[in-house]
Amino acid sequence: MADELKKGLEGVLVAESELSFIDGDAGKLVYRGYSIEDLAREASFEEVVYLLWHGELPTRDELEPFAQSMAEERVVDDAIVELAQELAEADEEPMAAMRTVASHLSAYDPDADADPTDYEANLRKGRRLTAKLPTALAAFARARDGDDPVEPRQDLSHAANFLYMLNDEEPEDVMADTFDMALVLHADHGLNASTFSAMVTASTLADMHSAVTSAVGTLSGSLHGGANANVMRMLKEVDGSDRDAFDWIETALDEGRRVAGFGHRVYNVKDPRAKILGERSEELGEAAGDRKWFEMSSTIEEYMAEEKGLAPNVDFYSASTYYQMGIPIDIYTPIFAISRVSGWVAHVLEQYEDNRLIRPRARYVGDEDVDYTPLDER
Ligand SMILES: CC(=O)SCCNC(=O)CCNC(=O)[C@H](O)C(C)(C)COP(=O)(O)OP(=O)(O)OC[C@H]1O[C@@H](n2cnc3c(N)ncnc32)[C@H](O)[C@@H]1OP(=O)(O)O
Ligand SMILES: O=C([O-])CC(=O)C(=O)O
Repeated sequence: MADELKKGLEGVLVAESELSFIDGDAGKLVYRGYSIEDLAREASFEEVVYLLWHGELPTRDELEPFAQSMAEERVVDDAIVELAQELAEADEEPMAAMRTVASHLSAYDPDADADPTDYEANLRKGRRLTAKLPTALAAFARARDGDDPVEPRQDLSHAANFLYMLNDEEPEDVMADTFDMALVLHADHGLNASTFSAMVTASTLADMHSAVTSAVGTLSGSLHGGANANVMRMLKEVDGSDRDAFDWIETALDEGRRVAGFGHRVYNVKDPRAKILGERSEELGEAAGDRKWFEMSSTIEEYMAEEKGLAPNVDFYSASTYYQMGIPIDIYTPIFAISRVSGWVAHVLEQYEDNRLIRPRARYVGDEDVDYTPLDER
């Protein structure tokens, strides 16, 4: 048993968590017992962050000061805005820029010198990271277009304020609601790779900023959060080709392509988040009088189910949702990060509360008993 190899740690239990539960056969996701459908429909991102960090949904008296304390932390030091602008000027990849910013935020965090396991200090650090990363992301995205940063506003929700900072325009309610829902849907998901990465880092008693920086790097890959931007690039490729979606996907699979937005390590059926986002993507298309992206996505979904037995994951329908909101494709994954940071923080808090160094091992398959040859004789 001890020598059984579990490549990719599939199915391996490594921790106990009260944060989220996934039933991969039933297509069910809950945060602290609440179904994702109820939370997506009813709760704001701020309520969900409170739920993840404090264990219960807030009362109105608890939510108001919590949301206000997050809003107050939206402002970033000038040096962070300058860093975002510098990275934009250097044509840095958006997720690489986010990783650098996440790390650099510790230089301006008043709790940076606290003991890494200090619970209250970690809640404050988590709140600052969650509040400030969107500000830096918006400044970065705007700087690439030569636009000045937009100061955050405290009178807007977390979701509405991000869209306001991105576009220098207050979003319509439907856009703010859609974005809020997307943030809720992406907030946590068990021990996904980026969360696990944050936990591994925290398990060495490294600090919150180190854990979140590790997580941002891990989320960036195309097998994880990076897939959402690739989905939209694929849909644009289909749209720009002379083939319809059916022909296109047939050829792509014949060529052995891995189709972004499909398959999942835990779900064997459609990801419940994809169901919710698919509906929203369709509604946005209908409202704009253009069902093209939704219809293309549905055709690909049907083909993948029939031919490969694979269902869409969260990244598949977030792509066309964000596209129809006018969001630049290459910040889809950073947007995932500005939501998931809340889950990373929650898991890091859990990790510190019951810490043990995470250190698996590899089966050694290298050479043995090799005679050492001095350098000059090799
Ligand atoms: C938020 C998230 O992170 S959700 C996931 C986002 N990632 C993506 O959408 C990228 C595309 N999907 C994938 O690459 C995979 O499904 C993963 C990485 C998500 C899951 O990977 P794993 O659990 O390790 O499954 P694995 O990669 O072993 O795939 C199993 C089989 O399904 C096939 N498969 C899995 N996903 C896909 C896909 N998207 N397109 C084509 N074939 C696929 C594999 O080729 C493999 O087939 P084989 O056994 O004949 O070789
Ligand atoms: O759980 C996973 O492996 C990937 C995922 O869907 C997420 O992180 O939201």
